[in-house]
Amino acid sequence: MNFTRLLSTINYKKIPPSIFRSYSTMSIEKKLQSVFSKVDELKPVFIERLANAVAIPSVSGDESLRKEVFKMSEFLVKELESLGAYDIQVKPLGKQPPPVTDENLELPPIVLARVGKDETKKTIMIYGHYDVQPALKDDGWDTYPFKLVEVNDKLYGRGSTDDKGPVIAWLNVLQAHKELSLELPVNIIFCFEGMEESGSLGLEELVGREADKYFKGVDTCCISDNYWLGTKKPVLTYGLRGCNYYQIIVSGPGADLHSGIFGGVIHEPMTDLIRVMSQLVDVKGKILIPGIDEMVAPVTETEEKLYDDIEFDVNELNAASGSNTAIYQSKNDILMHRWRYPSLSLHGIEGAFSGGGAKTVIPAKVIGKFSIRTVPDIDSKKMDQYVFDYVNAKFKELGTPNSYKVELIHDGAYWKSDPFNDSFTAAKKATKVVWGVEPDLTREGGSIPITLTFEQQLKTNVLLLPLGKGDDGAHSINEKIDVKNYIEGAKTMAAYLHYYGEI
Ligand SMILES: NCC(=O)N[C@@H](Cc1c[nH]cn1)C(=O)O
Ligand SMILES: [Zn+2]
Ligand SMILES: [Zn+2]
Repeated sequence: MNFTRLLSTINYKKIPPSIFRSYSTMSIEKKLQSVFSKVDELKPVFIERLANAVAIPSVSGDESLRKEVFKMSEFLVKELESLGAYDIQVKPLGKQPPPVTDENLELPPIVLARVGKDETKKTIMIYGHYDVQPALKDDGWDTYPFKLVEVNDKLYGRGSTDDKGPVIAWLNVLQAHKELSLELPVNIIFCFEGMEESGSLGLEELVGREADKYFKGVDTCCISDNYWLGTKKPVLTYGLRGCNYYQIIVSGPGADLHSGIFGGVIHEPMTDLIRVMSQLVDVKGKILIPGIDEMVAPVTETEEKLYDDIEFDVNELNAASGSNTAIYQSKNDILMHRWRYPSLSLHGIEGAFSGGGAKTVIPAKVIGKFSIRTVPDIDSKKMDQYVFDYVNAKFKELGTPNSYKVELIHDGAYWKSDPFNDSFTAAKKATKVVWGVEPDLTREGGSIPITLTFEQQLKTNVLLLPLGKGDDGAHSINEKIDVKNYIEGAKTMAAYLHYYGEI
């Protein structure tokens, strides 16, 4: 049966109030038992819902796919409506600021929605993103990236773990409660964005505008948009690195040229670019731009001890990267370099020849992309200036007549909080009840640019509650989420809501 039709056949208003009364005397554990059974029963429906979401190639970084990102926002609105959310607002964010190719390109909207309106209950703001990283079958995927495929209890597809799986899992939690006629223990405000993978453009301003309006009364925020550290043990996360993304544009010749005619007789833009890009970071990951390392907060003794209790080793890193290419072998070194030191990665060169075969071209204009993951206490604006000064100095040293420009495409702040508050307590209980173990407390090497803004603007704390495993391959080829993580993850989310509601 078509999923949307299936939902529309359930008339929630017709449920007799006596059902709600019978639940009201039940213990949380009993209620959760019913929720967990319902989640298990609905597994095929939940997988179909994720398949429908993955089928929309909502790649925010590809301007030609912007309409698909909009389509994804419409998909979410329909799902939310059918699951009983109200006050659904689709907030436009205006045009995408430069650098952008189409200067009339509209930013995808923020989708806001509420579930529950009980002043005696706490309110949780749940954030997620509905855009995804680019993906092409030719990148090396085994299957078409925008078709969810189940193989060996794993669901493959772009966005399956980052972040459509978790976003859809929250919707699944709503459906399980609806079908049980079980009231949610908290009020929920959903905030779904479509530009997270491209720097969350426009969201910070919206959060500022809505802090005392739509978001008024939020007690805590929960984000499911990161991963377990390894593959065996669930984690809760209290820190993220920030991310400043830059580009270097180099151009010279009026058009792409024949290397047999012009090779050796003109300054080539790509030679200049590669020369400069190769001086940003060394092969051991050391950032070569002066001033950045000096801003990093020193390691304290208390922090050093935190790593001892965490389950992780170099084999997990090798397994997740599909290689034996680790720079560091010890757990502490690996975790520190992922969580608390900055890193600089080179991502690509727009305009460079990248097809098969042997095209003898000299590209006329190339754009090098790189980013720096930031950590406490790096001052983002100071770091930008260090980057610009360094890149400009390196170009000067080349003495090239080609034109060059270095600029920031987007930035997002790092975030670190205290994992000992009511929200973490509820999530620890939820993890224990679903997975049978206490979660490790981790930081994350990736970034979720809006996290610090939520904390500051809504004057509340944020919990990161990841569903997927460390080997899910987010941003990579063959991204997946294990069926178990998707389903037990929804249970963990539900249990978290119930435990938080009772604190
Ligand atoms: N799941 C979070 C995530 O993947 N975040 C992105 C955010 C980002 C920042 N700049 C571009 N994307 C990440 O790369 O960490
Ligand atoms: Zn994400
Ligand atoms: Zn991502």
